[in-house]
Amino acid sequence: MVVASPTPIRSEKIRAMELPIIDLSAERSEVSKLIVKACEEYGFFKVINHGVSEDVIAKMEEEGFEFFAKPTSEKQQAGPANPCGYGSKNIGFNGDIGEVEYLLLNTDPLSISQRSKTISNDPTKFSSAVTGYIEAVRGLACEILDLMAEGLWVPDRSVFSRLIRDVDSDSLLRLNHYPPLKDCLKDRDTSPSSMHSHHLLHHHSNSKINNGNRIGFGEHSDPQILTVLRSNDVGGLQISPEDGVWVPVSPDPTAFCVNVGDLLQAMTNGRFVSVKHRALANSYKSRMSMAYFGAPPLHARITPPPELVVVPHSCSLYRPFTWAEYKKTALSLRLGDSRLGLFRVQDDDQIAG
Ligand SMILES: C=C1C[C@]23C[C@@]1(O)CC[C@H]2[C@@]12CC[C@H](O)[C@@](C)(C(=O)O1)[C@H]2[C@@H]3C(=O)O
Ligand SMILES: O=C(O)CCC(=O)C(=O)O
Ligand SMILES: [Fe+2]
Repeated sequence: MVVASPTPIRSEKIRAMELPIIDLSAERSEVSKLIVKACEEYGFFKVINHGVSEDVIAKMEEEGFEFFAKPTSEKQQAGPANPCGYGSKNIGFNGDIGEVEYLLLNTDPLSISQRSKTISNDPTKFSSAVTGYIEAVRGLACEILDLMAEGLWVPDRSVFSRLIRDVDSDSLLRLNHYPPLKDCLKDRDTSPSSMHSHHLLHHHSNSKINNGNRIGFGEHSDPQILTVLRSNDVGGLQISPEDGVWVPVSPDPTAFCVNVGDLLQAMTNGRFVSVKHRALANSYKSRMSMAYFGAPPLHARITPPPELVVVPHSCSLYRPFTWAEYKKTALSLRLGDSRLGLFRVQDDDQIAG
């Protein structure tokens, strides 16, 4: 049997490298410096000793696996994802597909309790696991954003965290389930006229199985401020520090993987980088990731604090915009499209003042 190997897709390079691992229980000023360095160099880092309780994580993970184990017809009752709800294979509205099924939820408690009725047979238990998890990861995200402001010497230490603490914050929680290959083959047409499984494994050459790699969630950057992601012990996440180069991120269920979103790149005037990443599906094992996307209220105006408009960029690199405007642009584009560039001030405009 041919199995998914880490063979790079043609013209891609796989580079071995470990992401910075930051111990949040270390000395505060040291931690803030390490976070700033990681955000400038990679846009990604892992945090350990993060203070989110194992019990809160375990409850959320259990609810996620319980939901994804349901028969398709039951899961579809929580769909379609428009953009929130249950989705399978289709990502967004513009034709992106991947070997993934997911639940996308707004983080406000009222919307969670309403949604949970279509998601779980015990909606109260589901709601309580989700709200408990969101509260804990939002707290972690705020702490990290405060450490970033400190490390950047921005006097208003809550300048970033305030946006996701706001009651009107447009933050999301996404549970992604990447089924193993055998489950995907089971779901396909098994009639005699259809292809046999072994034939499929050898010769499938569309975007889903490419040199042994099945793309679960295609290349993209996250549009929001900050993403806090946790997965089970099955790998798949890869980051792309430069075009055509992919760095696999080793799974660690006790850590959170944190990444800079497009808005934080804009609010740090390009000092922090929102880096493209993707997730591959594993051949044998189910991968489940849980991503918290910290976002501001829709009307929030995105501009860098004045302390960050300094050399080498003494003008704002991006024109001011609202999250509503940016989100609308993101939703109108394909997953892999670069959107922040559309908001960049032209060099001539900067010279003109
Ligand atoms: C194809 C798309 C899916 C996405 C909205 C978009 O038009 C482009 C950005 C995508 C993304 C990536 C990160 C998050 O998973 C997400 C929820 C987000 O905010 O932006 C998804 C969007 C989605 O799945 O609706
Ligand atoms: O599943 C993963 O590890 C990555 C998911 C992701 O990038 C996303 O949901 O935006
Ligand atoms: Fe992402």
